[in-house]
Amino acid sequence: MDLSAIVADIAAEMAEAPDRGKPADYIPALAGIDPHRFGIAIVEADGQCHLAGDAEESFSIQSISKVFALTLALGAVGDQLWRRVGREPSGTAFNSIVQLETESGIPRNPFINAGAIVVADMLLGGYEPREAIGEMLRFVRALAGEDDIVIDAAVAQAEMETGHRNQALAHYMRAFGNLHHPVDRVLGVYFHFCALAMSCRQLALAGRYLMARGVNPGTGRSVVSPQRARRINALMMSCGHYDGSGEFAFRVGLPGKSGVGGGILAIVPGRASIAVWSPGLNARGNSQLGTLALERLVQRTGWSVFDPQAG
Ligand SMILES: NC(=O)CC[C@H](N)C(=O)O
Repeated sequence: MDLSAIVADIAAEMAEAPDRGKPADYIPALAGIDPHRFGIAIVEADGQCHLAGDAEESFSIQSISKVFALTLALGAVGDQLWRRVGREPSGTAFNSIVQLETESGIPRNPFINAGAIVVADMLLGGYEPREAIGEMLRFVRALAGEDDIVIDAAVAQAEMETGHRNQALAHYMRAFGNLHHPVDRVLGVYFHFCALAMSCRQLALAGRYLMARGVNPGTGRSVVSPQRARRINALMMSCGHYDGSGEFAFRVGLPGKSGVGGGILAIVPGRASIAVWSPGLNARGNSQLGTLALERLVQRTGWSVFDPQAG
């Protein structure tokens, strides 16, 4: 299988795609991004890397950071985390507030905004926001093995000024006692995580531990136990695309996590870590062409967690 030719073909097909979705405009700093951008990066278990399109261009990873935040928080507080955040798909939009009322301020899962805000509260622990943010940056740099990954302060600032729904979610959960720190401090941490800027290549590198039973192949060190890596993948499959998670599992059949910046991280356990990026979103806030590209990739490779022998 010539993966380099496959990614090149997919990038060429995506360049011609007529329906590119619409970039998120509720975060002003993201609204102006050119919908013609498309990048794809695959890092295989043996370290081979295949890039096409705008794979080296940095974009705002947004909710994909929720995977890295969950990983860090599980390391910090362990399975107690699940007392404050659930593990069920929400079936609602990423920024929905409706379930919080009947479910006593416990978010359905760590990959919707409410859940990730609780995770940010846990990572804040007894630290200053800048320390928690610095820890995340160091973590992601170590996962990718690249020191030039940064947080886009302008994107974080824009969300601090306009993120009224996230403020509402945070205050609502604080009223239930499920946020332990002041809302502005927690959201400062959450928005800076979302504002991590990475290329497809860097993101695919950062995701390697999820294809490699919790070990970062770049360093040979364990990031999480094999069981935790499996569970994070399970949550990505069931919850990583919000109310589009079922559709993503049906079309792509891999654990995946999307962000409103138009990126998707997808994992083929034992085989590959994949990142795609195209800023136009579908109605559920997931990358329109990113999803299509992954669908074409799995058709050509046979990759699926539901048929590990194929491909
Ligand atoms: N789906 C997303 O990527 C959402 C993240 C975004 N920063 C928000 O809080 O609204």
